[in-house]
Amino acid sequence: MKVYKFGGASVRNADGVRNLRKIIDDEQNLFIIVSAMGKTTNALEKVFEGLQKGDKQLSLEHVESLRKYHAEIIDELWHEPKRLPAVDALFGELEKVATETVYKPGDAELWYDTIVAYGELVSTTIISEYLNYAGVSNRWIDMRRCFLTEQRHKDAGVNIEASASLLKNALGKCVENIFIGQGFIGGAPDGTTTTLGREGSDYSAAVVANILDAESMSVWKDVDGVMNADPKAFPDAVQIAELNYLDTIELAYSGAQIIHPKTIKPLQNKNIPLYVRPFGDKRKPGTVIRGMSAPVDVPILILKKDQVLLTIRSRDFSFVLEEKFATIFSLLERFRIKANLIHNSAVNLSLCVDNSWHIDEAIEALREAGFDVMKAENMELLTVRGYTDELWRRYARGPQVFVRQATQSTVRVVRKRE
Ligand SMILES: Nc1ncnc2c1ncn2[C@@H]1O[C@H](COP(=O)(O)OP(=O)(O)O)[C@@H](O)[C@H]1O
Ligand SMILES: N[C@@H](CC(=O)OP(=O)(O)O)C(=O)O
Repeated sequence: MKVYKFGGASVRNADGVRNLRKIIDDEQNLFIIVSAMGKTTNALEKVFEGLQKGDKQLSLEHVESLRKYHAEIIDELWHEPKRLPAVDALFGELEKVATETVYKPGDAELWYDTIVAYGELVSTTIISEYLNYAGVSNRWIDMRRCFLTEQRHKDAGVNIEASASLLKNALGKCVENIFIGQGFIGGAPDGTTTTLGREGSDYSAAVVANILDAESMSVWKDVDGVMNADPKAFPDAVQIAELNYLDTIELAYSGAQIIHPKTIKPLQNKNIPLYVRPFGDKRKPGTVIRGMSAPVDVPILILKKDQVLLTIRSRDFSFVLEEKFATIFSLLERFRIKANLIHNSAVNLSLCVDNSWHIDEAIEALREAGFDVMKAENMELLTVRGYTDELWRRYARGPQVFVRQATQSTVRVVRKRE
């Protein structure tokens, strides 16, 4: 079995779906994980926002534009006005959840997950039906029933052991050998829908590959492979032919959007190679990621956007040492704030964290626990691995740099967004 993953950018329109069909060609024994089409997840976040604010109009506006966007893709794929009853039913359910739910703020994350999951439910339904229509016999798999996750919403981890029998049982009942499953979603022990963290479909594919002992996993992307920097931010970026798991984890953890950070572990555990391949041209080799690789001989630049810098000081000016660290980090954990860079002096602890819903609540809790907290917004975290003097001069200096950390090979700076 091989696992293929197609992200939202690849299947954002009818041409993308037709290209997916071309990539499959006449291959057999495939498990295909698909994300929501285009920017659907962002639009579904707006649907949720409407529910959260009690603004039905906002929710309905976004449900309607999503219905239209998907209907146009369907019409173009079938070359005629076409209704898919399964897609209509999903939009009906979504509209009902968005407008009839009795919303309580304590359940925010449950309803967030319930709503955003429709992106992947709809995309996989369309693609599965289209592939059957285009001669690729396949089976739609409901990942909410095959991935048992933690009882935690918005960023759930998959219980791989428990999911293995669920997934294998589901596949064992099928005559087809091509399967289409949703990325990004699973089901909690209480039966509710969970999501695995934004951009988590790479992780879904890796868990499937692990469970099925896949010979390889390929993620089809809108770039030629893994580059030494995001080509959108650094136009001189060059492709890297091969990487090892360890370097890739470092890269993903530092914020390289190309691979979700949770993806590598399930693959590394079973020694499954990961290919990052260009969606636009199947003949190009892409990048291979596996246990061993040639050393990377170019500097790597990783930009993590949408960061906030928190500077925490104990109000009585006592040193911020171990026991204070414990208080601070357990509060951050409670509010699910991820620290991407930690820098401390005698009385200050600076943390560069992902911007999130809960930052202000966490700051409030820190203040109640006796700390002064300063918050600097609109920051970004730049990591340069294998820096040169020239790169140091260009990126590690200047008034926009708030924090800088360097080892012999890597420098990380928190800087004000340009
Ligand atoms: N080191 C990198 N190499 C290649 N692409 C990168 C890198 N860092 C960030 N990117 C960005 O990642 C994007 C692909 O990832 P993503 O949009 O999440 O794909 P998908 O939606 O298909 O999962 C590229 O368009 C590119 O802008
Ligand atoms: N649709 C989800 C999950 C995902 O992984 O998407 P993509 O593969 O397009 O990054 C999101 O946008 O977060």
